[in-house]
Amino acid sequence: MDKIVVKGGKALHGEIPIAGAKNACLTLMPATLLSDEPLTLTNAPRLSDIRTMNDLLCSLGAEVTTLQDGKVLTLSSHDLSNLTADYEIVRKMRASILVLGPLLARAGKAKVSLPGGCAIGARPVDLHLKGLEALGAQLELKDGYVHAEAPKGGLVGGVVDFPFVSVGATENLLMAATLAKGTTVLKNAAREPEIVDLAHCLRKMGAQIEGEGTSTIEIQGVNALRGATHPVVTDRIELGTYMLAPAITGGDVELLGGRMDLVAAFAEKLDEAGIAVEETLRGLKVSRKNGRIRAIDVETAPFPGFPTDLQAQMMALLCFAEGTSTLDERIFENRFMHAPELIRMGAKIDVHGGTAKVTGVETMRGAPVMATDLRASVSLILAGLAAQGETVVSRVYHLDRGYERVEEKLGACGASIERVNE
Ligand SMILES: CC(=O)N[C@H]1[C@@H](OP(=O)(O)OP(=O)(O)OC[C@H]2O[C@@H](n3ccc(=O)[nH]c3=O)[C@H](O)[C@@H]2O)O[C@H](CO)[C@@H](O)[C@@H]1O
Ligand SMILES: C=C(OP(=O)(O)O)C(=O)O
Repeated sequence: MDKIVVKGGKALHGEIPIAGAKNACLTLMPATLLSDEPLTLTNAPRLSDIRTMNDLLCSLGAEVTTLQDGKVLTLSSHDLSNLTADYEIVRKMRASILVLGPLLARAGKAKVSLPGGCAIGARPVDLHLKGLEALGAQLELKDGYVHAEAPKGGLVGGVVDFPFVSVGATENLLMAATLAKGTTVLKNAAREPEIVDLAHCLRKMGAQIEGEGTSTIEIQGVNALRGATHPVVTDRIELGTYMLAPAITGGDVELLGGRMDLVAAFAEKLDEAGIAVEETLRGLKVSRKNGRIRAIDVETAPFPGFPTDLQAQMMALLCFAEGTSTLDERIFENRFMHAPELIRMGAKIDVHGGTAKVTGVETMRGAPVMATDLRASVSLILAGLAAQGETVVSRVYHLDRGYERVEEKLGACGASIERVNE
């Protein structure tokens, strides 16, 4: 199994190109199921999650062609030969549930395995299901699968008022509503850039959508969607992660393709912590202001708030801050598994429920540590870059779900980092 070995203590200088967003690509890919014409996605990230979605779509009868080493995907769902998303694929990735809305909208029927919980929380899909019921779907949970059927004549528009913000449920409903008869209104919808990107792509395919990026989205159903070509939006989580690299090691790094509007709340917190973020012609440039990192308080929230997907990485930075920081995790109930691993490296962290208190230390020491989920893994790499000595991160298959060529990108800026196979 692969491990990542980091030798810490080097300030990073250079540039890092930011890839297309995993979480946008994972919702754009199932949008192919809505049309019998091809959908081409450019700027796709090269990640194991994308390959899993590829396998899932192919299992339903779609054809996926990859060009430019996986950066361009052409997806064609002319014939849907199978309407069952099998447990063996769905269990690998929760985003698999995103095929449910499109299958139901286009084929009128679907059977999708329930994704189940995962390391960061229970993550039920009740909002997805209730929303689809509001569009007329009949649902039954049997043998671990959602058996779904649209009414005769297809889904019908309706009002879906989400009790709290869900990115995935908003995406599933947005896709389903494009082919439903009449108007659908999604209230308390998620406002994440990935939702906006999905709406832009669906509009190119002929969908009628208004309000994406706000908490009310209105969709006027159409009879059919056509093919389109769409570039995947920049990955704001990969961006934020690499913004933390020079912040934690010192030095300065330019993040190519980075956009301030994608990471505004995060950049604001970096500023408070003593990290400078500057907009350049090619992206964002990050460097440490004078002196030590300052302690700050962070609370995760749906966009435009501070992203939960950057909480673990921010914790790695705050391990080195002067004073005590508080991190409140408000989205997932169990997203501090990186804390015990950081403690192995010398961090001072107390976790109580959804709150972590991090008291900064001047130095940490490398150690063997274990990745428990995607963002936890990269937080350990960040800590390793600033720690003295060697950090060996195992179970890096979590990392490969969301970061392409991490060793190459950080290595190009002077980090001592390599992947070893033992
Ligand atoms: C592939 C993808 O895009 N993943 C992202 C997406 O996940 P995902 O779409 O799964 O996250 P949600 O926004 O749906 O989850 C938010 C909260 O709502 C709960 N919930 C959600 C749906 C539901 O039917 N019932 C329910 O209780 C979840 O357990 C969680 O506590 O948004 C999360 C929140 O920004 C990110 O961390 C993930 O990286
Ligand atoms: C939690 C994440 O992904 P997923 O929703 O696919 O598990 C993430 O990207 O940090």
